[in-house]
Amino acid sequence: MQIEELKLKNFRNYRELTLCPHPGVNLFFGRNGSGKTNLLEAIHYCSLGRSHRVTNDINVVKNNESFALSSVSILNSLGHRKIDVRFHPDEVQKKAILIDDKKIARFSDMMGCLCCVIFSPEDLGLIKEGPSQRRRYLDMMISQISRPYFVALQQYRTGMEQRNAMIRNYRATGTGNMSLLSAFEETMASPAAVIIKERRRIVGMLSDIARDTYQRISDTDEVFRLVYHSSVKEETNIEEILCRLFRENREDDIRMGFTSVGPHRDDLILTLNKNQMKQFASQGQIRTAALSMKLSQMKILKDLSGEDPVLLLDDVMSELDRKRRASLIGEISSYQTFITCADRNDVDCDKVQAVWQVRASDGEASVEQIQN
Ligand SMILES: Nc1ncnc2c1ncn2[C@@H]1O[C@H](COP(=O)(O)OP(=O)(O)OP(=O)(O)O)[C@@H](O)[C@H]1O
Repeated sequence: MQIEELKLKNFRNYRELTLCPHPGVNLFFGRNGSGKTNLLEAIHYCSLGRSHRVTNDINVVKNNESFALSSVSILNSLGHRKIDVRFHPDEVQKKAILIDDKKIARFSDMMGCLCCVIFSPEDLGLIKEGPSQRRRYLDMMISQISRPYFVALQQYRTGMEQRNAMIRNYRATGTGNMSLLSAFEETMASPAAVIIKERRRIVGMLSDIARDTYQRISDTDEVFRLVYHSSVKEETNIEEILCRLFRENREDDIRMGFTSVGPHRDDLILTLNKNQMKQFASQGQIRTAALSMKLSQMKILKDLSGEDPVLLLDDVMSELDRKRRASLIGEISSYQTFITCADRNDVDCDKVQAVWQVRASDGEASVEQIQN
């Protein structure tokens, strides 16, 4: 899969941009705040219909403008496709996603059209922060290859919101309809089982690939492992077990005001040489582990979808030593890649097929291809 053209209108500090990237490695360099990350964000917007760094889309609309548009033309094994994502803050239906100029009805219809993986400085949080970042990582990865998973996530969230509303109401009033609560729990259990089974399967694959990738990038024999830690330990009858857990935890949940068991509380345990990374790992080890997770995600997406995902690397090179940088470039050379950095000398330009300079003047960004 490759992006043949990226077009932006009023997206962040881009008034208008048309860019035809190289199918290999593209390097974008420019001063801090010039608009490099905004480009990667725009690509991500066309992949998952949302920004990788903000939850409120209003931020992507250029200041004092009424809408933002990010559009990509892609080539995959099925041929050419165009994906447009428009955001109009003042319209009733604020976001419109069009595939080949036809508006899609559901977000799930865009999943997998443009598969991309982004690695940005915030991704160190995959190792350092709490479980929600790791669950998000799994959810974004699996949603790109499995529509049933994406749908199960939405159904589970809706069911949980209804259950949470009911238990809060119970807490406030001291009374509630138990058979209705039980019905909500049953509707949550089925998508929850889909989520748990699929996460287990993917993490099993991920752990082996990430261990090897870590060793290649770091040139060490340190053993990096990922294990899915779920509130359901059993391999079978997950649905029934979850219904039982929801029931058994009702009293506690009513007291706390939220649902305390289920896949929304699960985690990925990350270890290096059997030590929990969060407590023991150095900065360099954390960076290498997070990168290995993202590169393994690329491989899994490729193996399961049959398409090469597009790789977006935001500002990673300057933090890696020379050897790790070279290994990283070796790992990514088969993918269409967008790398951003402040100093073009951070990347060995022999390995880069197109070099682009990003400049901003009077708050407006522009991109120019320069001689490699
Ligand atoms: N909605 C918006 N409208 C106009 N300009 C915006 C908007 N959102 C962000 N910007 C501008 O975009 C610039 C930041 O762009 P970006 O995050 O892509 O920088 P960068 O080149 O990646 O920088 P760094 O090297 O520091 O990471 C800032 O100058 C900011 O003011």
